[in-house]
Amino acid sequence: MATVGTSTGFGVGGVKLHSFNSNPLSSFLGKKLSFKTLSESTAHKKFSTPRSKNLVVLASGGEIYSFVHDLFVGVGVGLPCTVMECGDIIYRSTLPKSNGISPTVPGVILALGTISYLWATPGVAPGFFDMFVLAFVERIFRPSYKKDDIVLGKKLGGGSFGVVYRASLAKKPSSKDGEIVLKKATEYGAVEIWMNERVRRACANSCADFLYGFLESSPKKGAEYWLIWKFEGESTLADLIQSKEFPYNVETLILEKVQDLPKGIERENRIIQTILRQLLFALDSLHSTGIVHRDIKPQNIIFSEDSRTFKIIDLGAAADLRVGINYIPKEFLLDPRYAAPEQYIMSTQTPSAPSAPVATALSPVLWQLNLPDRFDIYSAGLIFLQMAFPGLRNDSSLIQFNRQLKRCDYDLTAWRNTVEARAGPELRRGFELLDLDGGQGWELLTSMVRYKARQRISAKTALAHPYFDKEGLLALSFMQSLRMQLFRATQQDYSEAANWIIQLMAKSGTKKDGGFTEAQLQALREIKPTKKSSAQRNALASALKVQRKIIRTINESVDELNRRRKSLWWSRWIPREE
Ligand SMILES: Nc1ncnc2c1ncn2[C@@H]1O[C@H](COP(=O)(O)OP(=O)(O)OP(=O)(O)O)[C@@H](O)[C@H]1O
Repeated sequence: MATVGTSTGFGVGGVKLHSFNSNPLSSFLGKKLSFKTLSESTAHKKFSTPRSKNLVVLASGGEIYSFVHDLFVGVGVGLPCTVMECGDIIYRSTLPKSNGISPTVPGVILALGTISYLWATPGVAPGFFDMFVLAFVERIFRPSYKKDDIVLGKKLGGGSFGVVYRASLAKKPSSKDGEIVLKKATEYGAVEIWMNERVRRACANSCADFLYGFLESSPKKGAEYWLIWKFEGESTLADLIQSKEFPYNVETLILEKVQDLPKGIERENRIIQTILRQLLFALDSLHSTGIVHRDIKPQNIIFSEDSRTFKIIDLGAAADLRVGINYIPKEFLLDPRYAAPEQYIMSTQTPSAPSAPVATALSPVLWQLNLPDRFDIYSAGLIFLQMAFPGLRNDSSLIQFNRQLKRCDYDLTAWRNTVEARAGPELRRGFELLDLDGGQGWELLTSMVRYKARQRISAKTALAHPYFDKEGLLALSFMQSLRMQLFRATQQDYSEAANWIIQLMAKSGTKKDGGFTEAQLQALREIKPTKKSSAQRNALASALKVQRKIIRTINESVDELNRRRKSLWWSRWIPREE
């Protein structure tokens, strides 16, 4: 019996599909045709006929299919029968087993790669689930509020983008649950509602408890976004840090009682550790869901009296990198006291996301290219610094510090070298606190406050830093020292490491021993790339200038288009008061 079947196999996402047929169309159009033919006594004859004869009975669509199939087989796209599990269609026992799906090694690797990509920060897959499932389910079940449900209280703050009030719910005026904070915001309120809803679903404990947001229109004031949060507490970190009692005032808040321990830098260090850990924990949760806050400062960190932890507030300047909301760099307002030197969370060469689905699909790549979360880490580093040095807690001294740091090229060690020699007792005490336990605090601080975003530590890695391991023990365990070495090796700037090796070689090397002499090393350091001739350089510079201009024009046009499209975006999601 002649074997007349051909077999084709295509690997699709880790799955190899087999089709077995004498005529490709029969399997393509459906099993009906094949099995009907099989049951006929003429089946064998029919299947034994040459392919050209079979084509006679096919519809014209089949002819085209056959032609395309033959063409592909002819040019070698189809896999040869020899590598496939071919069998005889009459003697079914020789047919491949009906396990049409069999995993292949490259397929499994591809599938794992795809899954990793979809789950990588900021999370494409969780993003889709959040947007299309959780958001809708939440909308059905969560309580909603309207203007008449709210009784306004005293004003808590406000700027050009909105006013914040302490308020209560008309239905529960005297209960703790009824205490709320209301923000009446301008057009930026839409972004803030979006961010707060995202945060509430993804990491509720990191930020103030958001209750509801809606668009309220009145003939007098026009459209205003109303945002409601639970009232978390009276004090922000800015209030607490300004007190002479800091950090002991925070210890009392967290532990709910005054500790009967001698005051000193070790106890203070432990309290500062706790505050920093809570802040980094909140930041890590925000960053893991693809949100960068961009306005981290003590004024935006509130102490929640219920949970006795610090939480983040004011997401008005935040960017959601998962769907590309609000990351147009030129549009946001940063606080120069706490902003990282790069000012923008994304490279200005990155155009704003074309549309939510495309931005979502590209988000892991853009995140890795720009590491936008490190913007918040720099701000958190400055807060750490302020907690350690009382002299840097007011605005003017912080501004002065920023200027000094800029002069030192944002190198904290260089700054330390310039100020330590003539430091007063307060500054010395700060260094002493950070130098405890082998200088872990100082090391963590220097890995948070760095010029290049890429060299800054992430919130997750910072939480694993040995600084947070020590709970009352002075000596480092063997494992902690090991982790610290590993941490140092992975976090360092490798240009610094290269310099260090050169230094080391200079110290140990002599011509006699085969090492480098100081003079040779000096020559090595001074080797500069050869300069191109000036005509060549000018041409290259002009070409680069033109290229930059083209990119800028394209980006600006895309930004402009997106801005318009995005304004429609928001309105679909924000509830309006009837
Ligand atoms: N959930 C909350 N619980 C208690 N107090 C809050 C809460 N949210 C905000 N506040 C208080 O309201 C103040 C202003 O809030 P927020 O920073 O969100 O508004 P803002 O208009 O952006 O202010 P600013 O322009 O000063 O940053 C905060 O400093 C804080 O004291």
